[in-house]
Amino acid sequence: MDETKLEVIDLLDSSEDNAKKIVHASSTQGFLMFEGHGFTQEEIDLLFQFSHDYFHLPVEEKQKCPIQQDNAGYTGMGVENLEEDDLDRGYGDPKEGFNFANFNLKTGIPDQPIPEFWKDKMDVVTATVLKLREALKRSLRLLAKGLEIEGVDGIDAEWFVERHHDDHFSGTTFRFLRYPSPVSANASTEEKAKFDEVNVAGAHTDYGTVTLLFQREQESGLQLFSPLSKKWENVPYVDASPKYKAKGEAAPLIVNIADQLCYWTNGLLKSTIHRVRFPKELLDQGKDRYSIVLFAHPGDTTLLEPVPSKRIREIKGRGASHYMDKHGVSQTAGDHLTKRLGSTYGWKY
Ligand SMILES: O=C(O)CCC(=O)C(=O)O
Ligand SMILES: [Fe+2]
Repeated sequence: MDETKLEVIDLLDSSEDNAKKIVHASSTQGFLMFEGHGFTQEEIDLLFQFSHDYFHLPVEEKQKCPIQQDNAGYTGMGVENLEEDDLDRGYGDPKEGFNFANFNLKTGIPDQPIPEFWKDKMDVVTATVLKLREALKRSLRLLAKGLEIEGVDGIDAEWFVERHHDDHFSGTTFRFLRYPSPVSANASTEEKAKFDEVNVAGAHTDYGTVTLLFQREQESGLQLFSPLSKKWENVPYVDASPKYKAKGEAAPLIVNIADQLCYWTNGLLKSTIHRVRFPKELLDQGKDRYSIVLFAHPGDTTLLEPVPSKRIREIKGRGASHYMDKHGVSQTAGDHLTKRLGSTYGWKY
């Protein structure tokens, strides 16, 4: 298994060079990292502490706010199947999650039943969502610049941001995930080796525009199917650069481009397939893996029409252009999400 070097993009650098760099990384690996996100290690540690404590509640307590068709709530072990090549296999991934969704994006407050556990922690949740949205907006501006999206007078750096406006209702989801260790610390080496090749999150692409993820050191496991090497590669843990370390910032965020941005750009930006394999370090210690993820989505009514850019127009017969040619209309971000969630959870609409 190779370990890829992923490009680290500084979100506070709005130069043209950096805009080209983010487009290059997004159109080759589709996986990258962001620094300049502004999160300290203490803030991230607190989120993981909450996650640990929440998932260690009795299952009956967690089941009090089960996942609904609006994608908000608790998903128990084995409920969700992400393996796109085997959606009918009849069992889900060995993980559990809690989703915050239906956000008022101005305040960061989710409209959903809030479990007792989270009630006094919602300030932290909303502040995190707002801060991740700031990082998202900075990255969307860089992407618009790098793609040279055409506005009335020159490049329209706000093109994607306007379609992710705070006033819009969107499928944006903030998710806590726990992958329990499949073996205990004192299991035999042979027993542990059985889990070397097992996916704990099946191979899939994400449904939104951009996914921002916190993964802790020693808790790797996320793997991408590299569009460059055509091989599965580990997403490494990368320490903060000296510049950002000096500012007290934690390690870079892990980022992947998701379906709607791929679609919107006629496939130029890559919605790269990824999965989770339980990491050996954790298996040896019988410890659980945790991740915390923001799945960013455009407003539900946003039309996924081809992005107005020379570079995108030159790509014919793919993504949004292909859909337009076939159906005569563009689909909305909301319709796209509904279809994808339906197949993941077996929901019928
Ligand atoms: O847990 C992770 O690191 C990734 C999870 C993931 O890809 C997903 O839930 O879409
Ligand atoms: Fe994913």
